[in-house]
Amino acid sequence: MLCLISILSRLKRKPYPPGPTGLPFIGNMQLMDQLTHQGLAKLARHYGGLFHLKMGLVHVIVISSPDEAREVLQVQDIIFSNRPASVAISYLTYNRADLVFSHYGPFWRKMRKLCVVHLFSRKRAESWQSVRDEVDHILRAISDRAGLPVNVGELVFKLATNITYTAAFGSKVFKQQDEFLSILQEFSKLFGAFNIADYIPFLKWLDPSRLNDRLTKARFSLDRFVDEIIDDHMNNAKVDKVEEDMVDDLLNFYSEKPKVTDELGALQNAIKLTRDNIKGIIMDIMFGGTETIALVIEWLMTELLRNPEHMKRVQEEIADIVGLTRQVKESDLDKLPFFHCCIKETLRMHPPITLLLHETAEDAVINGYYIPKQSRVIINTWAIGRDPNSWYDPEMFKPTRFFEEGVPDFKGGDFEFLPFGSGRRSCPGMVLALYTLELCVANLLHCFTWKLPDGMKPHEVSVEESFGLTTPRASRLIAVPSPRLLCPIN
Ligand code: HEM
Repeated sequence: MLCLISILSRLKRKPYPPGPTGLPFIGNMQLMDQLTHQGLAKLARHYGGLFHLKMGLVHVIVISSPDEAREVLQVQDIIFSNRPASVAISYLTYNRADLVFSHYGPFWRKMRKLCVVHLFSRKRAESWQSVRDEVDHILRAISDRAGLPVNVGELVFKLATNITYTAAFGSKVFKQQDEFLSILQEFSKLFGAFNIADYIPFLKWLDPSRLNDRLTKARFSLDRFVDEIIDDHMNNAKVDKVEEDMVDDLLNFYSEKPKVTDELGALQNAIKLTRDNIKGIIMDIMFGGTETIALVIEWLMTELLRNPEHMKRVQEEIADIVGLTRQVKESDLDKLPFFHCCIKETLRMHPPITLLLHETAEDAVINGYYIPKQSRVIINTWAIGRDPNSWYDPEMFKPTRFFEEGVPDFKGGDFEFLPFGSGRRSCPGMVLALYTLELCVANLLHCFTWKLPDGMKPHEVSVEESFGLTTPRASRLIAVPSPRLLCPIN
């Protein structure tokens, strides 16, 4: 009888979106290596802006066009705002105790408010002496290597890590940074590791991909590291508010702290964080805020070195506003329209997070197709940013397109351009990220003239990408700086 009901309901149900035919039981798992932004973009050319894959027992829905992205991120966003989490992610985020991987709901709402209002505001960013200090530090380091080839990718990665690390933990624990970086690297490998149990969940107890030991060790290392920092911050509360880092801020909401009655009290008493929440948010910031910023800077420098006329124009624009006798300050940033076009064009062609990962909270229907509850939904922002129906010459770096009227922007509800996502799960760190990357990159461009090494021609600069959770260049960018200012870097 049950069998009959199941067959009848299947017959009544709308069809799944189009997609490649799967094999019994494993479905489309033979296409596993196509789950990159480029592989999925290729499949979308064949199956359309909305297609379906079955990976083991898991339904995967891939969105590659603005109309379907609007459906998922705006029209039916409440259904599509959960996050999928692999076995590794669930374990390493203390069972989704963080913001990035928490499901949509009351807990997520509180965490999000805390991040947007307290941790990631522009006011907070501007008070981050660490951004200015680290920019100065890196400019001095480049100055010392003037005339010699510099590994731009490595340099900006270090810059972004130093900024985020100091903002999170304060400068006092800087000496332990290498230990923390190696913990992050292991986390990153485990986040990306293939685990058959993610697709055939009932195999989980067998640990078929032999990851459990590594997961336990990685989480133990993080616990030891962050617990020490939390205890240290609790025992040495800062008197001066300006010196407070993110851990100080988060500790105001720590559940083991007594209730407070001052003006912040209402929010503090409403949001109570456990140690696991604090660790989870710290990991979100370190992962969300480091590589993303570094990648955008490296890709922007890549595109400008490939297009010397744009490099010249942006440097002249900055020099006209700032002059050649000082570095760029925060107050200069709003006066640089072409510079902002270059940043937008880089985000269009090279969004650091190419695949947004969501999950359905219940059954849904899009364009007459059935999307089952708990489907993984992948929104390919890379494919959308290069869609020829939305962008002319999509493969060309043309910053001036953003001067044209009606061109999509990433800050509004334009679904043709989604480097920070859109809607409920969009990036809460956008303001902070833009502030940091604008200040860094404007100074790199203003303080130095950049040339290619060994007589390399602009068109020879590689734009090959490597694949992972983010999309870095396949090889690091090398360039030769020489001083441009009429004064020394201070
Ligand atoms: C250029 C830099 C950055 C880019 C391009 C970027 C992009 C994104 C994208 C595409 C998402 C996912 C949107 C979705 O799933 O629909 C996201 C989420 C998130 N980002 Fe960023 N991000 C950047 C920097 C930052 C920074 C600096 C922080 C924090 C300091 C941050 C914190 C987060 C968090 C916590 C989330 C999860 C939000 C949620 O699930 O509710 N990001 N970001």
